[in-house]
Amino acid sequence: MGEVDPAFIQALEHQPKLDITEAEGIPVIDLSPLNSSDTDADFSSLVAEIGDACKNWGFFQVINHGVPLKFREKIELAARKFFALSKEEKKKVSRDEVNPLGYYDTEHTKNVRDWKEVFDLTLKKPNIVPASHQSDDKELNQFMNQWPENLPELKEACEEYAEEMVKLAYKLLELISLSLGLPKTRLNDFIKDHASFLRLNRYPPCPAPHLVLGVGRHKDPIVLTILAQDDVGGLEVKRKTDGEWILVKPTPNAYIINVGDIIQVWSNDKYESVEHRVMVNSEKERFSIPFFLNPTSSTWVKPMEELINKQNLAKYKPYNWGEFLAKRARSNYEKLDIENIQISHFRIYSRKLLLFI
Ligand SMILES: O=C(O)CCC(=O)C(=O)O
Ligand SMILES: [Fe+2]
Repeated sequence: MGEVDPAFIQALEHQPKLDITEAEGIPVIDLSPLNSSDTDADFSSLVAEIGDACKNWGFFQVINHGVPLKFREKIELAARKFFALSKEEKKKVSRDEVNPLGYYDTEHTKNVRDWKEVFDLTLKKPNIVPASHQSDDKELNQFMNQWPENLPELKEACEEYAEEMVKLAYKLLELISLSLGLPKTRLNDFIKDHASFLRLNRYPPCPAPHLVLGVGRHKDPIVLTILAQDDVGGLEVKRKTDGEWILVKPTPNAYIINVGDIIQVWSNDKYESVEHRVMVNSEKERFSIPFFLNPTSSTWVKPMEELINKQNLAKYKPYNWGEFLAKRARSNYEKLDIENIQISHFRIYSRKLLLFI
């Protein structure tokens, strides 16, 4: 074993098993019915498939999704070129305490350092968010994209790719809305002025892959994630049925979709956001590109009224997305002694339940 800084070492119970067997994988859903020019096409079986995948797994892959391969190839190449720049060049576009966008190689998940380097950008310009999570604090911050001077193709590749991600995100959100028994465009209003993020990840080879994680176990706090992974593999999902970590086998040109915490809240826990993490390995670097669909910053996130009734009371108090994000951005920046903000902080525990605690 080579030397690894103790900041990266996971507690024993979270260390990955490198020899995991590939059991039943996450569902693979064919989106080709959406490409049909027949306006009367019946999507009901596709909607049912999406609903089952969201309910039983919280994760699925999509194929025939309509995103032209050339955009993915272009951004993958640009990402490789970016991470191959010298540390000095990359540090010129580093994120800092105020602006969470740009290059970063010291992210902590659950207060353990991740074995990765990232480049983050926002799709919204300008992206104005509350400076703090306190509702009475009216100060605003602007998240600013930073681009490396010597790699002009990175900006173009990211912007073109992001546009494709937004188109796919709308299709997925509409299918999810229908699967919840809501009108097709019911959720679209919340993302009208969405402040989504795109991230480039590089996981370098690691001398001690059995002790560290590329990203520690976590759930994504956003609406949904559309992830492109390369052919190396390493993403693991916690299977709902038995809590086992399942490897998401790379499928060429597929996208991995996961339900984020906001869909969990909107659906009042019908669809749960599922824990996932990333293993690294000693030989190969791995690249991935998640697109995080965020709602509009001013959105109050709460269970959908149509899904709430006396038998199914709201399980969450409303929370403001912009304030949530402001708090998250700060707590992701440094190692803290407490866990960063989570939807569980807004959970309503019924009185009945409290009586028995
Ligand atoms: O790299 C991956 O496969 C997943 C990354 C991830 O979960 C994240 O960035 O939130
Ligand atoms: Fe994630």
